[in-house]
Amino acid sequence: MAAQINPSILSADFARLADEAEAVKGADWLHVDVMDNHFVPNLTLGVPIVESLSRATDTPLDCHLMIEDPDRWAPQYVEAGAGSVTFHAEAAAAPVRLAREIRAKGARASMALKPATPIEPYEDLLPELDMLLIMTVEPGFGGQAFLDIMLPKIRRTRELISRHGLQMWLQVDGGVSAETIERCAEAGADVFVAGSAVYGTEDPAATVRALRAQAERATAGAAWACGH
Ligand SMILES: O=C(CO)[C@H](O)[C@H](O)COP(=O)(O)O
Repeated sequence: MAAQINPSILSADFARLADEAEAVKGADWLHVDVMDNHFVPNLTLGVPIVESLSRATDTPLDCHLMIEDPDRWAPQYVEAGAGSVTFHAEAAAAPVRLAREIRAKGARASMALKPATPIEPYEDLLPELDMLLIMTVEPGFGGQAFLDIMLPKIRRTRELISRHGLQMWLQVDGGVSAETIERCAEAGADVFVAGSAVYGTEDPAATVRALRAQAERATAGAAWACGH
């Protein structure tokens, strides 16, 4: 499978979301950061805006819920049109039940880990998921510096995915840019969220293409990527 680039609308102009979606045409998914000012110290948007955005763009929505009580809210994001819904391991009361509910409603189910949360306790849950998101910054804000110390966790997660023979995607989010994407790709990530590195450029769609090419060059020949 080719590398996927998901621009984060956290770095977009919220008053012009439909135009900002159009500005990254060709991106694999649009990454929508939902923050509730409880799970993270920031507040962004909710179900009604996701519903409107899903009608305004053909690019599928990858909703990252940085909220408390995702067990209650995540299914509503599927109904609002999200094609992929990510809940946090630290916030979900019943992650297996929640992942099954997201899938049953027709979306891809994904779980995120904050930087201090290890992957190992969740190994047995991996078959329930379509994607695992490893945060490479503390969640809450765009434009932060990439945490290099997350690279071993990305590597260990890729090894677990391979060992279990799973087809699931491995996403990284936070500080992903032309300077850091190759390290993430070499470690085993195949889905890359980029906010400021995409929307902070003159031609966001061209930046998406350049980042994708860079990630694909970095993983060409990697054993896990072959036949992926
Ligand atoms: O989840 C997030 C923050 O919690 C954002 O998606 C992420 O930070 C993207 O922004 P940038 O690429 O500028 O770091």
